[in-house]
Amino acid sequence: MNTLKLHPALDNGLQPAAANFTGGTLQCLCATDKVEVKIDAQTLHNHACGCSKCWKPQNATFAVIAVVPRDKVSVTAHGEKLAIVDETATIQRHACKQCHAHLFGRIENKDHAFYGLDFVHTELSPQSGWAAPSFAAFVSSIIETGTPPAQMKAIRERLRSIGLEPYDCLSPDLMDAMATHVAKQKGLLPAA
Ligand SMILES: N[C@@H](CCC(=O)N[C@@H](CS)C(=O)NCC(=O)O)C(=O)O
Ligand SMILES: [Zn+2]
Ligand SMILES: [Zn+2]
Repeated sequence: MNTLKLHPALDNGLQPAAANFTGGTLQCLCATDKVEVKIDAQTLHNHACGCSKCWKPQNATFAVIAVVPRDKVSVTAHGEKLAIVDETATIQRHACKQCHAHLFGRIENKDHAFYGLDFVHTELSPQSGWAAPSFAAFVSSIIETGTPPAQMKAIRERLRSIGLEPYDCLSPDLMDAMATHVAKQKGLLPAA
């Protein structure tokens, strides 16, 4: 019996993606006048994130977050309730001012490797069929929000047991993609 609580979408078994899934809506947690965001695509790179900046539901240790092209994301209701959490952050997280859920995170720096992709939490969607998480990022960062270091071994084992390889930054594939982007900008690799 494992009582470690990671996140509701991880603790109760990963839900597989539906074939040919083409998107859905996200809704904030307000009881009324919910902010609604439409996503016209399946997500990519869904993962658990242990960093202190990504939104997580109450009592969760990790966030679960994926990316989607920014042109597939549109605010369809109550956009007046959205505000950017930290204008200086690389990822500008647009959150509901009332319930504090993050509806989407956007990179405005055109030179960033992930420019053009928005970050979304599909647990805020009433639809099922979204892509399942496939790795855990920024795992050591959970210590910064209060997880005792002595629990880290058990947490990494638990992540592996549900099929999520733990990394202390992003996955090797994504770290390589970021570094490749930098090398191209420096002219050390051919562009595109
Ligand atoms: N240890 C830091 C890590 C923060 C961090 O670098 N988060 C990653 C993953 S979301 C990132 O890319 N952040 C960019 C940003 O927050 O704008 C923390 O927990 O706050
Ligand atoms: Zn709200
Ligand atoms: Zn994060």
